[in-house]
Amino acid sequence: MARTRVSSLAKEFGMTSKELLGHLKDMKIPAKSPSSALEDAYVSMVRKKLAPIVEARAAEIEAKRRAEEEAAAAEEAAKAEAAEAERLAAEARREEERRLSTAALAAEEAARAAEADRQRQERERAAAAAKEAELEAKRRAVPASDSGSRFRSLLDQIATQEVVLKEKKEAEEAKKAAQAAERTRRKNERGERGGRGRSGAPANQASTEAPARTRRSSSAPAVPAGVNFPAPDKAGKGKRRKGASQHTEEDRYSRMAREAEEYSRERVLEEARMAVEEASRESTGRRKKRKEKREREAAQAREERKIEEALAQGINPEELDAVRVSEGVTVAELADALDVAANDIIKRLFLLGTPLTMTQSMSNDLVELVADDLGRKIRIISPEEENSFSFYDDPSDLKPRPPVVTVMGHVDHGKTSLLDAIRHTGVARHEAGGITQHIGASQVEIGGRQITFVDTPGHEAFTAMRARGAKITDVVVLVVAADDGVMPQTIEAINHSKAAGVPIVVAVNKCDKPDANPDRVRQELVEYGVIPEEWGGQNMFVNVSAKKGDGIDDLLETILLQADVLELKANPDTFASGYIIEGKLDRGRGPVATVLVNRGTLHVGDAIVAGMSHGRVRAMLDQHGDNKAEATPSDAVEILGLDSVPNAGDEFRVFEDERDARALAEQRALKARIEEQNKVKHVTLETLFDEMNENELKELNLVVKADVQGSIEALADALGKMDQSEVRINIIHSAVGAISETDVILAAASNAIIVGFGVRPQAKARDLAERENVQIKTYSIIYKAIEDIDAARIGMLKPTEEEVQTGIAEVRETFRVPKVGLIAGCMVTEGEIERSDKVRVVRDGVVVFDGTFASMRRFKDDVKSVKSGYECGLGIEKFQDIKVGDQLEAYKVVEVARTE
Ligand SMILES: Nc1nc2c(ncn2[C@@H]2O[C@H](COP(=O)(O)OP(=O)(O)OP(=O)(O)O)[C@@H](O)[C@H]2O)c(=O)[nH]1
Repeated sequence: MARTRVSSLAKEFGMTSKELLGHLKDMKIPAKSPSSALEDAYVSMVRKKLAPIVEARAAEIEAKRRAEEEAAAAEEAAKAEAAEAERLAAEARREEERRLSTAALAAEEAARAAEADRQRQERERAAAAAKEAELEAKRRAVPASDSGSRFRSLLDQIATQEVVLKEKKEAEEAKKAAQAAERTRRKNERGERGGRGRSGAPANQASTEAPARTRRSSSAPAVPAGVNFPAPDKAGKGKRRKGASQHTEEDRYSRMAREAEEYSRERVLEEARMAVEEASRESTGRRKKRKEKREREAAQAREERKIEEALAQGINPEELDAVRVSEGVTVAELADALDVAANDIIKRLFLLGTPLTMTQSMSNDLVELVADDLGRKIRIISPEEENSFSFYDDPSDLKPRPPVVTVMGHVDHGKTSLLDAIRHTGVARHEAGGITQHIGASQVEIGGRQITFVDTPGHEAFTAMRARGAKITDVVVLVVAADDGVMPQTIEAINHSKAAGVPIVVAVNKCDKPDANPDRVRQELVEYGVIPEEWGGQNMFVNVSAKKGDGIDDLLETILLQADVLELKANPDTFASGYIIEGKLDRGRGPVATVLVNRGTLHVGDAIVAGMSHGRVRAMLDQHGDNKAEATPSDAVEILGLDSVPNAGDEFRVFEDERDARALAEQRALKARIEEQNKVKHVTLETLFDEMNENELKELNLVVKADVQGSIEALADALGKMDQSEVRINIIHSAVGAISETDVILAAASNAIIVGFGVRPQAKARDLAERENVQIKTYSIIYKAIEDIDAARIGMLKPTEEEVQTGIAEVRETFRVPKVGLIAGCMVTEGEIERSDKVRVVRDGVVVFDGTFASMRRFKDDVKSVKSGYECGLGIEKFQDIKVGDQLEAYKVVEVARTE
């Protein structure tokens, strides 16, 4: 894990960097500024210590956030409500307008329709009248017997028409005549006013003629009144009637329109009112519902995120809620993690028959038992897991990668031969004549696609790597000899593959042998859950002969098929990471490691950390010894440039900055040393009894800092030669450089002394050492340091007990005191005897009793001591046989430091 900056930790805790720095200072953790980086050990210490503060802070922040969220939600709801009301009002307005205009239009339309209707009725009436007149004319002009003849009818029509026209002409002539007569009459009247005789005749003529014509005209059969020649009275009447009815009609429509308008307005307003009421009534409930929905969604999103992260880290999501504890956790630490009283755990342990103290470490089994007993879920984190990285790639960055394959099988079933045959295939195709060298892995190409084979010496190594968190295999090729069938290691290999969740492709080998029986192998494997596809199972089987090279292509293609099913992908465009497959120390080239890249691209020159080793990739070689400039996911390459040899299964990772790589390697090394040291301290169920019976082993822990590595080695060498039978000397940490605060913290935690050669403590380290009572010894010459350490070692040896005589008293007489017993009347002849001293009764040079004083008196008073030359009365505990003349020797037992 990378170091964590103070600023980012402060951010995580929801506090300012300054505040966190204050806490760090209190906890004596060295950090100068927000950009200071903290090692993981400190980070977890800080997390643990600040947990209550952080939790309180988180709760505060959460409450604030919730309040803000609620306020925002309320505001949003109010806004939404206002907007809703506004929308409803606007809608109501629009609706009203629409309805009003619709009503007006409807009224207009209705008026138009009524007018049209009226006109239509008029027309109909006129037409009916015309028709009636026509029929009447026909009745008059044509004999009844002639009716029905079409031709006659036509003639009749024409005749009628002629009659009508003739009468019309006559009427006009009559009218003209009447008008002329009128004009004449008026002229005559004007003349009569001047001469009498001429004025009466024309007036009479006109008055007699006009009614006659009028009568005749009124009795005329075919002229429909009011149509072509409407009678003035009729027309006037009609006009009046029409005007009145029109007036009535207009009133009705406008009333209708007004009513429609009023109705629509009221209805729209009513609807709007109801909508607003409904909205306001529901708004509270809606707000609540919206809030609940938001909370539900947020909780679900949180849960999904958690599961996603867990899966990305390869953790079973079900274990997410489990309390995480490190392997080798102490009773106190477990109690802390589970938030229960340590006594509770101690009690349970006692009942389980394994009494442990607070500071003692617990085995995984015990931790699980206790957690189970408490009804709690627990997840024990291995040191590898603690140290491992978790990466998360965006799915869009993932690109297909070749499969990585491990060959497993029973001894002598042909694993090596098969790998050779496979390698030969690849070499023969692409680098004829090329020499394959052993780098722990090999890559072959078939049909333009690659496969990486990892050579593991057996399934134990495979599982050992897996146990260390190394996920290096995508597909297992299980080699089973066709003549031998399923054997014990075949079954083990199946179990290991299944435990790792890796699919198995079976290579039934040695099919060239006369007694080969590939079908029997298939049948036998069914029993172990490895079922051929052709029999409805999941496993692909290929018959091969590694010796003859038969079926190898088929096997490779089958592996690719299996890989296709797995859809293997990785992100190549990032810093490389992966696992060490093999590490060795090469005489000429130094530490060499074969790495399998499982993410990103590894380049020559990259700053890399592999387990506790670090360095820059100086060179990169493939299995043919050819230089490579880069290695992409699923590539296995040999790298040079590490400062030490890493272990198989170690994780490797590229850093942008070499200093980070070094820091992580050093941190891992330190952690490993502390773990190693803790292993001595930690007790397990198995070693508990032995430890209790063994004599206490003393240890002298040292932190050694020097100006050169040589001094450290010289000291380690000299210490190694010392007698360590009674005091074991542990160098718990050594490094080149000044004595730092970190060194002091480590020494304080491990009860160690700091020894410096040619280096001085930094000012802060000195202050801290003073506060923590950590001794810092600095030297310029090694032998002086060795002398001091030797002296300290001797000082730590168990001290011897020595007797120191304090005084002698002679018994001059004896007397019995009721209820007290025998008392010796004595004279102190030497030294000073004390009440707390031990006493030996010596008679004639022989010790007759050894014990303690029961009483010491001078006269009647109890006293604490009596000096030489004084008399006193002395009683001896559980001894009543004191005789006159006995010598009482008083002495003390004191512990004296050994000088060897
Ligand atoms: N006839 C025949 N013999 C084979 C075949 N494959 C391997 N052998 C022989 O079987 C023996 C064992 O082969 P290895 O490849 O060493 O087997 P292994 O499984 O690697 O053996 P260990 O490494 O000891 O576990 C050798 O003598 C091979 O020559 C094959 O396909 N046909």
